[in-house]
Amino acid sequence: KKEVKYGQLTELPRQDEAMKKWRSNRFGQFIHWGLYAIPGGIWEGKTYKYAAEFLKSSAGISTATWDSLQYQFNPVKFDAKEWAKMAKDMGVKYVTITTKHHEGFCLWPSKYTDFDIENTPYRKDLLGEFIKAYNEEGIDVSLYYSVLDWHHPDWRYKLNTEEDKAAFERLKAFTENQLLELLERYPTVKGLWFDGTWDQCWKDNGKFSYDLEKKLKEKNPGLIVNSRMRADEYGSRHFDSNGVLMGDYESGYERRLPNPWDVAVTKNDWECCMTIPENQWGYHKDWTLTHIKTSNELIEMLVQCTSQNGNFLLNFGPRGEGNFREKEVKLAKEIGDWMDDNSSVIYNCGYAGLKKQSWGYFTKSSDSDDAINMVVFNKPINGKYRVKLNKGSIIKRAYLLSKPKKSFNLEEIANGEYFLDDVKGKCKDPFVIIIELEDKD
Ligand SMILES: C[C@@H]1N[C@@H](C#Cc2ccccc2)[C@H](O)[C@@H]1O
Repeated sequence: KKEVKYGQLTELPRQDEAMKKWRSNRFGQFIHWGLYAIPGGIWEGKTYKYAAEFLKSSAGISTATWDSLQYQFNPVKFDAKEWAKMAKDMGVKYVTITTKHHEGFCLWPSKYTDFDIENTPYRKDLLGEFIKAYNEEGIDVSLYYSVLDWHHPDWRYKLNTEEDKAAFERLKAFTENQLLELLERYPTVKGLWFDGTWDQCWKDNGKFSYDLEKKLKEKNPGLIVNSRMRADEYGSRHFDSNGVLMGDYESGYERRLPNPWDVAVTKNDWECCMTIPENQWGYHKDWTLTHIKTSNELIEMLVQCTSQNGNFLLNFGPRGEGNFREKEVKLAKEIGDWMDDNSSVIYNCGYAGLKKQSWGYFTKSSDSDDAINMVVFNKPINGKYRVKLNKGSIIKRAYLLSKPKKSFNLEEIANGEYFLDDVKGKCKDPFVIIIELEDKD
């Protein structure tokens, strides 16, 4: 084991109220919004298939040209209350919005740069309006912040020379100033979601990231930061050089999920962030380029995350003018309709401690030990749902969440193992079976 002085700051899993709330939230909305939403993946008539928020690099656009987009940013259709209502109806309990993505443009009026919302035709404190509207809907707000900053003259990927090091010291100070500014301006913020920390410059500054996490948590007690913020003094990221998780939850699942039968992942808090197209975080004008996930695909990812003690952060990329594409609005509605009937198997739920079965996923509420949820995505062709409980557990009754009066027939196959006879007819949406257990004592 190495001696790690600048690794984990807080013993995990955190059991304070702020983290318990984060954990019980389970379902969040990610929003990627910046200057990249104006060109939307198309530049001088050419469509670039790569992620639209990377268009500056995909199309080889100079910083001066890209930065001039600032003078076109005027989201006349932005209605923070409307966005927050859509999120509420979709069933999210938290939202994470890009305050500054890799391009360096800030959605809030920052004292530390003119490359911000104040110097656009919009002028107003867009981020402040957003936070107020979401908080009024009872939705917790977390802020995404990219350390990587293509605009800032002191950004360096590697620190090879003394000049590089001097420049990056200025970038570190700028970063710390902006983060403290965000927490000062927006005290209701619950978390910081760091990104753009994969380069050598950051890996060489593990102690800085440790001290920064400490300072930010002193400024905002209860603040929750993702593992992506951190490196230790040896350059190990997310997990320190001894494999100990840093930050407050593991944030490596970007556009991917763990294997559904992976039990080890349930030991830590973690979050999967997911795009609706294959790989577009910012608004792209052309959604015919790749597969667009259906609401049932996205609901299954949300349920799988919950079943393995993870959160699911689903991304939306609004247009430069401030409204969402129709397909995103439709998906939000479809997911919200499902959540209206089934959110009890998501909120405040997690790993049930049972072996994954082929019909779907188990979840269990943190508040009860005598009920287990089965969320079905694959109806078994033999019409029987296999349920393998912990030894000694006995099923008192099993029924559809939607039809609680109609019990399933039970067939005990072995100690704690049952088949439930299917009672549900044809169905096109995932559905929930509740298992009530006999009291053990
Ligand atoms: C949360 C996501 N992280 C960002 C990225 C990236 C990235 C960078 C290099 C190689 C592959 C992916 C995306 O732009 C989005 O913000």
